Amino acid sequence: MYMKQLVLEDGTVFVGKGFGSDRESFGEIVFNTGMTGYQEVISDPSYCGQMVTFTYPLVGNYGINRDDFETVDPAILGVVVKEHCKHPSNFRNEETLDEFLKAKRIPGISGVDTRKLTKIIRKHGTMKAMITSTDRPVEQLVDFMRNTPLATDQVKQVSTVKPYVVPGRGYRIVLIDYGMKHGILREFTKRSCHVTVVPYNTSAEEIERLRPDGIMLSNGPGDPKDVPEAIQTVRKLMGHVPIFGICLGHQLIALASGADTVKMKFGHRGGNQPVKDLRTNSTAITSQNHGYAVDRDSLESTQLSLTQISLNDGTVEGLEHQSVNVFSVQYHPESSPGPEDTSSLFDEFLTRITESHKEAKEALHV
Ligand SMILES: NC(=O)CC[C@H](N)C(=O)O
Repeated sequence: MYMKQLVLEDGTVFVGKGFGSDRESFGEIVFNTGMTGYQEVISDPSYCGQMVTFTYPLVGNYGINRDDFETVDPAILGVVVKEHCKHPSNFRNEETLDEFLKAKRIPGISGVDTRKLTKIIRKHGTMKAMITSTDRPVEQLVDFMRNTPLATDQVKQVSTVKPYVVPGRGYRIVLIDYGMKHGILREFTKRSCHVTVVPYNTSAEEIERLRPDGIMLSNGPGDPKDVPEAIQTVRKLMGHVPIFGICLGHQLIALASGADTVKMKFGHRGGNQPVKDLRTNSTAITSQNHGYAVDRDSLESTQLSLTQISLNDGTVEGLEHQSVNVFSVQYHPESSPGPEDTSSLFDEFLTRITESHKEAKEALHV
């Protein structure tokens, strides 16, 4: 065991014990409020460019298993915990969190007062941070952080480079991969869909040549405004076949429709986020991971209707287009990790496809 430090941009220092990789790391620090699901969080590509602190104090107690990955190669920059478990106990356990983080070159730091750290992030907003060995002078690190901008090319870093197919006998779905969680793919294969996963920068023409029944816009890391080419493509695709957007995909639909997005102070991350559906007056507990949100006021001048809101802060959680078959949610209906209250949204998407086929047929007979 060796000492490490977590240094925040404002000069706050937490000294802790090193685990995982001994690599130095620089990125944005965010907190996740889930009580379980650290494996899915660590492997969620939307954390590209970020390090995560868990508000739940014990992490690693059920180890790492082969089933719960959201991507093969995690892009997270660091893991900050109060206590990490060295001797996991679970029938699915295959390796310890420490072994996994070492293998994937992800630095970890334990022994941190994560309650204090979270309070600082809540008060000041998400910040730049570094995980490093203790022998580097803090002033030098703070100086480096102040003068170094955060990355803006995360979608490019995590999107697939080439298209690939996951075959099925049902509807043909084109899934645009901005940093897709495998959970989304699992929801479509469960429903027998034929899924073609394409890179984030695939043109609208290429996507239409695949003759999809529906188009899925995935989650992904970073600021949605960092991928202007994706916004253009979504705009071109709207109005043809049904489109469903999740998280970054939802934000891209908003921008393509003329709404705006804003950076939140500290975001929503965790499997315990309440969302109210304004159409049914019902509440779902959702899984979330986002630091940007669609600006509620900007919806007025668009054709988007607000369908769902966060019960924590009233921010936009769901949208529906008034004239074309497009809908989206800011949260994760694929859960992974978190509650499965909203997985029926994938069924709603397939129902929309069935209905759009019926309408097209009827139009032919008129
Ligand atoms: N999980 C996501 O798709 C996150 C979307 C976006 N990167 C945000 O932080 O708001």
